[in-house]
Amino acid sequence: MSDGCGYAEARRVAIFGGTHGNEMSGVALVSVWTRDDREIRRSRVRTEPFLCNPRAVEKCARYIDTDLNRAFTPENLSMPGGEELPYEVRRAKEINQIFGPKGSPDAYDVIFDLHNTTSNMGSTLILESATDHFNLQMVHYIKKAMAPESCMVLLTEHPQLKYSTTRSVAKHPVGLEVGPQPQGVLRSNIFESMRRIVKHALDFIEMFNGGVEFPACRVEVFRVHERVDYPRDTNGNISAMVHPHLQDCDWEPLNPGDPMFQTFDGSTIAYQGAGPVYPTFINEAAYYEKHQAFVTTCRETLAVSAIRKITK
Ligand SMILES: CC(=O)N[C@@H](CC(=O)O)C(=O)O
Ligand SMILES: [Zn+2]
Repeated sequence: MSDGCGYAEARRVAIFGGTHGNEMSGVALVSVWTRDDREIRRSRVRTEPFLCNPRAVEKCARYIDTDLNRAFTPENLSMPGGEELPYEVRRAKEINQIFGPKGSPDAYDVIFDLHNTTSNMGSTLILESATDHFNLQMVHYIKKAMAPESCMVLLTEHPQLKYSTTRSVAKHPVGLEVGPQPQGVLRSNIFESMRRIVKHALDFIEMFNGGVEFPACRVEVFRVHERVDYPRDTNGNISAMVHPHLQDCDWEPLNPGDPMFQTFDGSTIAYQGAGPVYPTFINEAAYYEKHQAFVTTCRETLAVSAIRKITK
């Protein structure tokens, strides 16, 4: 194709829920679709719902031994052995066998991995590559279909901060992060937003497989810039909270001098960066253990190539 990119049909798609066992929308949707998959069926693509971490779901915990969504490293996936490994490492190897192998031609085409956040992020699509024009066209389609409801795009491509996700076994990995929703809780509005995004995503794949060409476009993304930890005392304990002016303000610009943290005695710690950044995952419950109060991002507009399916 001279003026764009050709991609193979996306014939095998999986929808992952319960990568984190206490993020209930994905757990509930996968269980609904496992009982009756008519809603996610399309004529030109096979879509399978899959529960990634059943033991964590049973306990309603993020994980049993270690975070599954960090476990898909080349070291873990190539490691021999069994019973003595942490549960999630064993599970990662199984998932890689079923849906991968990661990086191989046999891997699934698309994996949607359903997550919830305690942060006020709204609906967010998470992409791992700025050069995957199939995924960029898909998120462009979803954003338009979701309007006027917003759907943000977080790009996690970063030399140090990228992590080895469950969905990364697919050729086209897509994370869905919808919040705010407390851990272990189902909220109908969050559940329904997630369900709508999956519907639009599958409609896009069906159209693509049917031969629809998607013209060049532009898409606004927020690229991960820096992790910011809570202020800590000499014992390593947190000594301040997210400032009320920042709390719930995911995706809004944070300018130099803006309040960022509030100490327990009431004083303000301001942001000292060079220019505006866009914080997200603000005060995410699961990130206290990761020493992350929020992540800053930079807003970018990506030029997306036209795409159409390769016909052999
Ligand atoms: C709150 C949460 O679990 N967020 C996900 C984000 C992602 O899937 O990229 C994670 O840290 O694994
Ligand atoms: Zn999660």
